Amino acid sequence: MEIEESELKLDPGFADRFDSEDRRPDCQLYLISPPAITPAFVDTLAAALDGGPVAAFQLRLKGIDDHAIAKLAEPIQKLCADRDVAFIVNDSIGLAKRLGADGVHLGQEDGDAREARQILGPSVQIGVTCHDSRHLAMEAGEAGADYVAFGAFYPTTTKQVEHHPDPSILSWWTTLFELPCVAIGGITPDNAAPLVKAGADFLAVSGAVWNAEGGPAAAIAAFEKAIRG
Ligand SMILES: Cc1ncc(COP(=O)(O)OP(=O)(O)O)c(N)n1
Ligand SMILES: Cc1nc(C(=O)O)sc1CCOP(=O)(O)O
Ligand SMILES: [Mg+2]
Repeated sequence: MEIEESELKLDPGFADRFDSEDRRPDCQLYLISPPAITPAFVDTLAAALDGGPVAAFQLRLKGIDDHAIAKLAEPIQKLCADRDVAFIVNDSIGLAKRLGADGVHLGQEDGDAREARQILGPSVQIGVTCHDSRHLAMEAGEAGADYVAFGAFYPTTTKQVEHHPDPSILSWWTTLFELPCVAIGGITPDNAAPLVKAGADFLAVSGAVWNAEGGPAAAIAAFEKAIRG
């Protein structure tokens, strides 16, 4: 079913981000884990978070089962709570429920946002991958997502990607909807500016932080500088 832009009345979502004057908040950093980690990663993350503000952390581990992810997650989730960073689980509604995560990120093949809402309740943040599709984003909004994610904006070695939106999809979205949008894919401190300018509410980044020559904390500090202009 086609959705008309004018039909949508979306909740602001992603937890009270709009102030009393309805001003759109500044762009924030949404950190994504490396695809594989060891138990020592919690210390790496702690040091990284010292580099600057991070709004959310997504545990995105590939190639291991939910039980193994749950074991690795425990200290990381505690660290995130201590640092006031939203802890988001990738891919699995069931794991997000089991861990009591702050949110879940769902790709187009990972489950349905409506079902996630029923299972996880009203206060858990639900994000949905929308690639380069305005239609998918409006569908996700209608289904009750708390944010929509567009990408991949730049070449990335973290994941094989097929879709390459133009930054204008971010300005289109933010002009029409309050629901926050996330930009993802190959984002670095050096190429972030057009996405921030186009209105991204969050920059989701992985490789540019974990593989940074100067280390993760310096990379996060550099993102903060890029975001603030
Ligand atoms: C914030 C954010 N945006 C997009 C994705 C990608 O999700 P998906 O398409 O399900 O791909 P995988 O991450 O599961 O490989 C994401 N994880 N986070
Ligand atoms: C997990 C993911 N999803 C993408 C999408 O386009 O939906 S791009 C991507 C990889 C993000 O990592 P990096 O910052 O290292 O490119
Ligand atoms: Mg997924």
